Amino acid sequence: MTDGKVLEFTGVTKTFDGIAAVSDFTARVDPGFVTAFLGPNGAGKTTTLRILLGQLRANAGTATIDGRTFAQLTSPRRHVGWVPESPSFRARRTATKHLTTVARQTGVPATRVAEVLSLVGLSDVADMRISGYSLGMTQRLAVAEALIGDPGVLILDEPANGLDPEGIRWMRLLMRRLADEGRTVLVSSHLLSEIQQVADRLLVISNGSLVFAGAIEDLEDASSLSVTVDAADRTALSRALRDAGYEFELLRSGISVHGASAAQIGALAASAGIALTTLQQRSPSLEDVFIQLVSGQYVAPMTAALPPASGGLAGGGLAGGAGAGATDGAGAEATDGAAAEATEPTDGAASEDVVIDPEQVEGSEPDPAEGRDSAGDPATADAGGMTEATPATWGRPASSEPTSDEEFAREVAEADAFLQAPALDGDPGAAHAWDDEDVAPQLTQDDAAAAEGVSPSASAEGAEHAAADDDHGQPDESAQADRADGERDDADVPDVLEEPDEIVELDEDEDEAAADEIEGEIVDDGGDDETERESEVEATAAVDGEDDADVPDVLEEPDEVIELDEDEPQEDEPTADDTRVDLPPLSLPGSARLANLLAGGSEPVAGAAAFLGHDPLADDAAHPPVTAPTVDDLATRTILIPTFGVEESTEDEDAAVVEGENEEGYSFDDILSGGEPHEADEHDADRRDDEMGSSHPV
Ligand SMILES: Nc1ncnc2c1ncn2[C@@H]1O[C@H](COP(=O)(O)OP(=O)(O)OP(=O)(O)O)[C@@H](O)[C@H]1O
Repeated sequence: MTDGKVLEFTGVTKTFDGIAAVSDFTARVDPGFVTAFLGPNGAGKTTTLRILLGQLRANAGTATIDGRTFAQLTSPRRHVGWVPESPSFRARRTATKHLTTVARQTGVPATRVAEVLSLVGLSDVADMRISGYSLGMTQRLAVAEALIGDPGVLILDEPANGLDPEGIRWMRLLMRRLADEGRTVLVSSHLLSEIQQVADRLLVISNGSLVFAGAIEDLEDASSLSVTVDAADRTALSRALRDAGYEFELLRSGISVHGASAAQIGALAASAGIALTTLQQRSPSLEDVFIQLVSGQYVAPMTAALPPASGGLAGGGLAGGAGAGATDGAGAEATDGAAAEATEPTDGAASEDVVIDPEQVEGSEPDPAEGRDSAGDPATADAGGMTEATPATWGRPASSEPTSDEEFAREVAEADAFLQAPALDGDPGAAHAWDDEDVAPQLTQDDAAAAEGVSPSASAEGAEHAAADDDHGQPDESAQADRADGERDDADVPDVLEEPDEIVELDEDEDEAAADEIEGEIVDDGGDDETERESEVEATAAVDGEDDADVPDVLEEPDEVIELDEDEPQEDEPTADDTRVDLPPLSLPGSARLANLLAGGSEPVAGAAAFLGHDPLADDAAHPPVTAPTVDDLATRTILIPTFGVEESTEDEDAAVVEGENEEGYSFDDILSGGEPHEADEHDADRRDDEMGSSHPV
């Protein structure tokens, strides 16, 4: 069993420009559980996690892992794995190559690479370029990277973003498995429904403050529960309810009892010898309660401390210390967070055919405080809800028993489907203008690198290369800033492009293998600037190599806009009917989310790729689809967002139009804020004209 670590947040406060993103956040996360860190967009989840990971400096308070701050950890990757909200990688690398680099930096044997690839189900595509990965595969690779040091703590920031249902299920299974192994699993999400099947415990944050900490079943508002109950002997039942102090109403369909659980009422009827004909629990969904909670309509009692789950590890559970309704967890006694099982409806007892006597119940003033006991806690589903602990894989089971032939065939088919889809990545959360003052000292990153056997960067620039190269999972602030500014992401467009003088000339015929060979030589000889030089060589290979699908030549002249000859289809250009275009991964803010929205969740990557590769306003005959748009290309042209797939969206009225430039961030708001691509209407054309001005799509 892997040793998990306790995470503790004590009075963590963080302000940006005087505005509190996190306020006096106090909580504890224990090993052996999946703890969901829930809150609406902008609630402060990522900020809190980044403070824990040493990427941001808190204004006040501490966040520790096993009692130490991130900066104090030796070999941090061996303690903490981190899956960022929108992972990105170097497009030309293979997963094997990427993970081998990470393994070396982490100081784990290269054999660990195959292990984690198998664990996340990427073994079969390990030697494929990451540019060909789907969003789901990219997420899996991020998980593989996070797990390479076999850490006791895994932190995932909105891991379900952009995943299809199968991917979400896989992620849930993986989290369950890791927690069951004794690790500490903290997963952030803005949707309770996404993680309620797997989360054992919840930390709910709203407007930077903790508003709930406890077991998921404790989120239910007991006072809003009601039960519909009926018996052939209604009079006897009414009397029993009244005597027990319940509030109830006589309805045509039965008796509605407020503030009670089915278990309580069932037990009451059984003890009174009343045969029930109906016993039905009615309660708001957890999602309803969650929404009320974060909107301040409901203040949930916090569980001061929770006992270990059955079979779990010792630990005090969650301690909520901030926010309305918070209780101080220090020294609190453990309470039983597990709810009793619901009592089945009682039946079989003899009953008389008695007419109900409303007089008998009217005017009674039952005391709802009476007659309750712990046996009546609401029934709850199995919090884990998982019968499998092995993540689904592509093509081959990750571990343990092989799947059946049928399952295997299905997985292979899914893998094929995924493999046909080009990769996209984006960082919707990177729209923040990161403030350098907020960033934890670079020393932290260098210390960490040094502790892992990587030489600290000799210069700030070197540090940037090193961190961005080594660690998309734990990016340094400068890498974030690059994305926030809409500049080329290191994962997609190597930084060396900013320093053209340093480009190593490669023969145009040099292929990736040659580039790797050179890279290997440099890495093998690597000194302090190893990572930086590795970047440069890769960058050069990417620019000068023949395969421009990943890094187009236009990057040598970043300000230049690609002029495509519309009458002359480009080499490898897809046909008008071809909605799958081999695109490089993009690091446009919002692209990942956009991908998901465009495809309605069914085939996100392909849908977005189709969109990005095809101008839906173009007359197909005269304007064949545009091939492989680049970051620069997209940065200077209007983006057209079809509402219902590319092929149907060739008319003006079928397209919603959004325009933007990388430097300013893409203005996808009218699509993203609505949560769904909207039906184009007559206003779209007007809006498009407004937004486009005189510019027109390529
Ligand atoms: N570097 C920054 N500069 C300015 N404001 C910031 C910065 N980082 C975060 N914020 C602000 O702090 C608040 C919390 O942001 P944060 O990203 O932590 O929320 P979140 O809960 O992770 O949201 P989401 O679910 O959308 O990822 C937001 O209002 C955000 O705009």
